[in-house]
Amino acid sequence: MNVIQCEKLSKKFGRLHALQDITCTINGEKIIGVIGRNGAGKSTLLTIIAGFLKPTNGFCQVFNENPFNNIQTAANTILIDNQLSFSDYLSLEEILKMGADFYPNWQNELAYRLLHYANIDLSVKHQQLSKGQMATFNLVYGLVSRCALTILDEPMNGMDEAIRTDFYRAILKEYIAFPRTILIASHHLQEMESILEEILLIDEGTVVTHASVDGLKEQLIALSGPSDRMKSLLSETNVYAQQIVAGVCTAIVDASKLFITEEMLRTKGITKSVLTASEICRYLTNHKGSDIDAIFD
Ligand SMILES: Nc1ncnc2c1ncn2[C@@H]1O[C@H](COP(=O)(O)OP(=O)(O)OP(=O)(O)O)[C@@H](O)[C@H]1O
Repeated sequence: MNVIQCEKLSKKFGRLHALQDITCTINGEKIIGVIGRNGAGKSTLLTIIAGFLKPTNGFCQVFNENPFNNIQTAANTILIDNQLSFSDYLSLEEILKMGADFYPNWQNELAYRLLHYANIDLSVKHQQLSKGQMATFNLVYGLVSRCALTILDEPMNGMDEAIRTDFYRAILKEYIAFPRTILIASHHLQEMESILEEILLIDEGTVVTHASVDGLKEQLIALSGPSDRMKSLLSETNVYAQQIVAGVCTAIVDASKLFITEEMLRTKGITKSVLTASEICRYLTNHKGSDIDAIFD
């Protein structure tokens, strides 16, 4: 059974196309990074998957059901985002107790241990927490609910670097202890790359690529060599960025369109290097003409 299946999914807000013809399938227990520039449509997609927003067109199924306002899928799905709020009258301890009453797999002991580690006092109210503490509490809430589909939209927003590092480990450990499908939308791809199995890259409301992290890293490569020898090579493929300094050309290119062996590259004096997933996502979503320096010229 697919966990998520979207086909030609679109969402319009007035005249703005937030999502256009999104088609993707997610199955199995894995951690997937939902990556994209600001305004790409990540939160809109995750909110539709969580059942809180109705698509304008197309089809979205979660556990083989339409998730919109569906109590069945809601019991197996949790969305943690910065809109998450709790009653002004409840302490964190009482909020956890309510979570335990609602979610069948809830881990209260683990919540206590994680929040104690993060120095969060359980007697305070949710709205009394600092931005980073609130993000930490919300993430803990999402993790200990152990929902089969756990959706984390910018879960580390406001957390300091040390706590972010700790909580990437907490996500991974919790996933290993209780495997589930975890979607994480984040701008901190470099930091969380090591815990991801797949990346769903979104740009301007469409899917640019959905691949394993290793598969993504094979899509673009960096080549560097004498510019006269690089010229014919670059004409065979898509070039995402190019720079020539003192006769040496360095270019970021689409590896799938290059039919040349490492040996042939070596004989031409061209070196190949791999990019990080974060760099590749940046190049794949770099819009033509986007050069901040041009603003000041
Ligand atoms: N409720 C809404 N009403 C009108 N426009 C909206 C609404 N929600 C989102 N949008 C628009 O839809 C587009 C996609 O927004 P969305 O929040 O999904 O992007 P995002 O990828 O999550 O961005 P970010 O990384 O900045 O959080 C944006 O242009 C945004 O302005």
